Amino acid sequence: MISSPDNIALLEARALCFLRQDEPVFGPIDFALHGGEIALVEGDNGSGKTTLMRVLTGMLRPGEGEVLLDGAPFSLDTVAGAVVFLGHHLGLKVDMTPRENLHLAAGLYGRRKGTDESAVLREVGLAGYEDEPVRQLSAGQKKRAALARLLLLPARVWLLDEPYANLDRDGIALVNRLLEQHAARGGAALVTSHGAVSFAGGEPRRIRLHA
Ligand SMILES: Nc1ncnc2c1ncn2[C@@H]1O[C@H](COP(=O)(O)OP(=O)(O)OP(=O)(O)O)[C@@H](O)[C@H]1O
Repeated sequence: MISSPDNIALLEARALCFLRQDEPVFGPIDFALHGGEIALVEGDNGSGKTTLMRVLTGMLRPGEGEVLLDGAPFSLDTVAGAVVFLGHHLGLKVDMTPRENLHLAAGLYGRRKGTDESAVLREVGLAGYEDEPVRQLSAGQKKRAALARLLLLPARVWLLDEPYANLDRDGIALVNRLLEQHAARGGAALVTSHGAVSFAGGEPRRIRLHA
């Protein structure tokens, strides 16, 4: 179990705001996400959910405010191993297999103790597809291959942008199960979704963005 002193959030936003041509896309917003917490980012189309995720991964620079990771100011160096992002673009190399994609990611960011590529691919339901080129997988199978990365890498913070898209009923249950396991291990996750989300652990926290 990964632990952090109780009072220090794994991920914290203070008066965070993103501006495009001097107009706020979202914010200012404040939140603190501690180990064991899952929060849902809610808002209408265009309210800035994906933009918030991109700011939190360092792909976009905040207009105002700050982001803290484990209590320290966020930088591209600290975010690399500590945060894993699953976005609309799944970040898979389509000419490589799921196993090769995972191997590449683990080479960059390390592996969670006690697991390996075969085990996580089995866990996401891709047994038998480990060595097929990603371009030959269905949309849902590609999504599962991207979810396997969450299980393999040791990152404590998961940022999941519409993780349920393209998944069947089993896949949706899989995402919820992975989130519950991650929270039980002391990880934290921020999730955007337009669909209904349910966790055995009860109602997730909600962070609302307004268009
Ligand atoms: N690359 C871009 N250039 C200019 N404007 C952009 C760009 N990307 C997004 N926007 C605008 O920023 C605003 C927020 O977009 P964003 O994708 O963050 O919303 P969202 O809440 O994730 O929406 P959805 O629910 O439709 O996925 C929208 O008004 C959008 O038009």
